[in-house]
Amino acid sequence: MFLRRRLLSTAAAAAARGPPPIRVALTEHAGRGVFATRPVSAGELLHSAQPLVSHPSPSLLHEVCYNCLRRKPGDGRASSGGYYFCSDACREHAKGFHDVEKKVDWSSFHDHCSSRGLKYPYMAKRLACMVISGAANADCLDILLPARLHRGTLIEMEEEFELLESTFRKAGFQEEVTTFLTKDWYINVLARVRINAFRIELVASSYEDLLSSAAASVSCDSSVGNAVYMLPSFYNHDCDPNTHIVWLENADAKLKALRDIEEGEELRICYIDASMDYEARKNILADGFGFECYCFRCLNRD
Ligand SMILES: C[S@@+](CC[C@H](N)C(=O)[O-])C[C@H]1O[C@@H](n2cnc3c(N)ncnc32)[C@H](O)[C@@H]1O
Repeated sequence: MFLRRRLLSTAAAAAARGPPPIRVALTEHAGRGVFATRPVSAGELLHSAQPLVSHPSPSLLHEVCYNCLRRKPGDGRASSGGYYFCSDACREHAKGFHDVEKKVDWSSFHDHCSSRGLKYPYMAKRLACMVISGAANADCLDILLPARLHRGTLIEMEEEFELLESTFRKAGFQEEVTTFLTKDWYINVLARVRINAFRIELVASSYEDLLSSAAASVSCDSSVGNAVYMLPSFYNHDCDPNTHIVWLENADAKLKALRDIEEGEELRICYIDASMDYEARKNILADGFGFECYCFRCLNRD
């Protein structure tokens, strides 16, 4: 009787919550965007999202969970040894791509990336391993908007691709399992990662997290890694946003309303530091994201 009542109240609560109050539709000036399907209150959680692909910051490879980017408990000092998994579930989830990774000698690829301070090729490497293991489709990022790439960037990407491809070849992977791994695939992935990857900074949820964050900020490593998501990638930018994206203890993203929002209003997040002046914001959005912002603040040169 008690169990039945509890099940009924759980179902009622789920029904009351309903599906996330959002829909993706075309905007007037900025391609697709996300819109509220009902009034939303300030502070309300709109929805959560799990990464399509993620990777720890190269300097924190052994300090955060290799799967979900949760910080390893401890004093934040570097450790040696293998990758850290925060739970059996994360170890199990990562098994496919990690088993593929373990068959390959990554030293040249990692040296190439670390000597140039590159972080996004690690995500292409992980996605390639996920595809080989069957955990992802090769075209899973195709729906996202790609960045426009300059000639110089394309040449650098071709170099990275050749290194990635030869790394797999040297490890003896059969061509059948790597047919997707072409120059076009690599460039398409990187073009999407560049514009859609989020830099993940965790909100300290415990005293231990707070200590890790403090240690990280001393070593200038406040980001635990990068991740690309599906729905969050459809949110457009505003220099005075009504929505923000937060990460509590791992790479699962939470989209929250910053103020009361009306039904039909577009939900926008801020891609950059909104405290910068108009010129600085304009330059960063043009150079980093390739667009001229049409938000109210920018239109008024505020
Ligand atoms: C992460 S995507 C957002 C979703 C995108 N509109 C789509 O159709 O997939 C970022 C891109 O959206 C467009 N965009 C986002 N915010 C904008 C804004 N405030 N003004 C103009 N274009 C914007 C730009 O083309 C930018 O490169």
